[in-house]
Amino acid sequence: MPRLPGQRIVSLISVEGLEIRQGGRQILHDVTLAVRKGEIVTIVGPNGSGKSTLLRAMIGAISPSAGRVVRQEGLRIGYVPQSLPVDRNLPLTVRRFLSLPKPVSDSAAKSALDRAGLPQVARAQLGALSGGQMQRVLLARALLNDPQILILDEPTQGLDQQGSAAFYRQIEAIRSETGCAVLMVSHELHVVMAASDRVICLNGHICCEGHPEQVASAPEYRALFGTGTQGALALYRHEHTHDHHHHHHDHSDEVAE
Ligand SMILES: Nc1ncnc2c1ncn2[C@@H]1O[C@H](COP(=O)(O)OP(=O)(O)OP(=O)(O)O)[C@@H](O)[C@H]1O
Repeated sequence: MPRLPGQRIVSLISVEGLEIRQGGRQILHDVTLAVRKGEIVTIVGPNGSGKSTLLRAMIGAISPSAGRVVRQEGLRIGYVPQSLPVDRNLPLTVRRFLSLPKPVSDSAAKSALDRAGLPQVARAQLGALSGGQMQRVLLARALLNDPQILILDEPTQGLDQQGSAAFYRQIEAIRSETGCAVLMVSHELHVVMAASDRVICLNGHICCEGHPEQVASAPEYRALFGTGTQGALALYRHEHTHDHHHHHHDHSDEVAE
C-alpha cells in the first residue's frame, strides 16, 4: 500500500470484526484490532481463549468465518510458533535448521543469530540447546526475512522468569534496532508489562485493552493489586473473573477496576 503524504499512523496489519469457527465451535468473535509500525502489542488471556488462533488467522494460516484480516501489501512477517516445527532430536545443526525450508546465506544466518542474542551456536546441534537458546533460534529464524512485524506465540513458554525477562529485553532491542512491530502472546503479564506499548486481553473476544503504564499507575489498580509481581498476577486473574454476558460498563476502564 503506498504511503500517502501526511499519513503518519500506518497500520501494518489489522483485524476487523473477526470471527473464527473451528470444528463447529465459535473460537473468536467480534475481534477488531490493529498493529501499527514499531509498536509492541501483547495479547494475554486464559488457556483456550483463542490467542494462538488469532495469531494464525493474522498470518493467513486459517480463514475467518466472518470479518477480515488486512495486511499491508507485501508485509514481511516473522512468525515464531508456539512449538518447534521440527523434531529436536533430528541430527540437525542450528545453521542447517535456519536453511529449512529455504536456503539462506551464511551472512544472513549469522546476522539473524546475532540479533537474536545467539552469536556462538550456528554449529551446535538443535538437541544440545537449552530451552532459552531454542526459543532464540526460532526467533533468529523469524528474523531472516527482515520482518516489519514479528508475531510470537508464547515465545517464553518453558523459560523461568529471568529467562523470560531476558528474552523480552532482546525483543525490545530488536524493535529499537530494526523498528519492527511486535505482536505477541504471553501468559506473563508481570514480565511483559514493561516491554509492551499496549496489552490486549482476549477471551473469545477482546475484554479490555490499554497502555500497561497507565494500567500500572492507576490508583484503582494500585489500591486493589499493589505494584509488585503478585499485583500484576492478581490483575491478570481479575480480568477473567468478570461477567462476559453483561456489557453495560465501559471496557476501556475495566483493566483498572
Ligand atoms: N483446528 C481446531 N479445531 C477445533 N478446535 C480448535 C482448533 N484449533 C483450536 N481449537 C480450539 O479453539 C480454542 C482456542 O484455542 P487456542 O489454541 O487459540 O487458544 P489459546 O488461547 O492459544 O490457548 P493456550 O493458552 O492454551 O495456548 C480451544 O478450545 C481449542 O481447543
